[in-house]
Amino acid sequence: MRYEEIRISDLLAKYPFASSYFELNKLSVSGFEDSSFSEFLERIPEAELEEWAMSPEKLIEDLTQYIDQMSVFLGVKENEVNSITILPGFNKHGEKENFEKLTIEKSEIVSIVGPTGSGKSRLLADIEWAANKDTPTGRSVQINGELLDPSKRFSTSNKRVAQLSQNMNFVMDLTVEEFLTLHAESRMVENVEEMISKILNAANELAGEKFQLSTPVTGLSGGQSRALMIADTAILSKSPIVLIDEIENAGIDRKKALKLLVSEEKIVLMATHDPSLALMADKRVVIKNGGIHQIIETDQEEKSLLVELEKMDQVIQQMRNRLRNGETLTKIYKEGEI
Ligand SMILES: Nc1ncnc2c1ncn2[C@@H]1O[C@H](COP(=O)(O)OP(=O)(O)OP(=O)(O)O)[C@@H](O)[C@H]1O
Repeated sequence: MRYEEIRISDLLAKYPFASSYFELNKLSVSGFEDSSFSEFLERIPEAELEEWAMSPEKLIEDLTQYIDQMSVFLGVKENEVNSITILPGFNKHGEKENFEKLTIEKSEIVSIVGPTGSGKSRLLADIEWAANKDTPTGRSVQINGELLDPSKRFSTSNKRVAQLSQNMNFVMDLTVEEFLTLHAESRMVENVEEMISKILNAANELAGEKFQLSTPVTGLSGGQSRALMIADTAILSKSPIVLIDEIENAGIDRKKALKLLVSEEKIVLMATHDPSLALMADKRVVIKNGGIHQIIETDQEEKSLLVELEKMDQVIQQMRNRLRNGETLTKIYKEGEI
């Protein structure tokens, strides 16, 4: 339903802040509560519209934008994304991609694998921009089964996607508490303190070394800052889609990180070279020469390998710790201690 077709009284009941739009534009709608905004505009004499240099079409467009942006800003209307659908484009040789349609639902994890330079990051970028045959791949990406109109694609208020990447450096001179408070306040969170401690706890669950609210964000290690950003994205950010470009070397508990993101009903896509992460996903997309070459569902048999992989990861982790402590590895490994 378009806003201009709803009865003004219903519109104000649902979006009370719309009254400030009417006031700002000196549109006196009182007495017209039973009419729609379109009907109200029809009754304004042409001469009056001309005098104020207003056009009904522009007023309707502005009202729509105002309500949409305010709704997202206030969190009234979540950027509800229940699914994304990728439609094929072309690989680097100009050949059509080898799939018909890939739909990813809420709470699903999809991994993206393929050789270096094959186009994993490109796929993430196509999703970020909701490509519409206008990127090097020619793919289209639908949100909830539909292509987005350009105003929604490029709107900065509409944070559909959160990006987590390998290089996340803070340049701000703030403590963890100040950083989280700023973010929570900008999200109009009611109980800021409770939210902050929830994020800190979750981040400390993910990070190897614990940190405090009083730690300056510039003083966090690479792993700690990624843990903080992941917890913040999962708990506070309203972005329904999370794109991760390789978190393997991030020094955080990646399994817990993924669980946290998925428990908050996000759609998670991650480019990875790591077998454990690839198997944690429900599906994996194999990229070759810039195109989607194959889509594989992770079956139970493959998932059961995770246990083995975890044991191997532990061996490597123990070796890493011993190295850090200045020990040599040969003897211990040969004697089967690890
Ligand atoms: N279908 C395509 N058509 C044309 N160019 C493409 C296509 N897919 C990817 N590319 C281009 O190929 C280059 C390498 O792609 P990308 O950076 O996505 O690789 P990657 O798999 O993420 O690599 P790495 O594992 O090293 O991070 C980029 O410049 C990208 O824009």
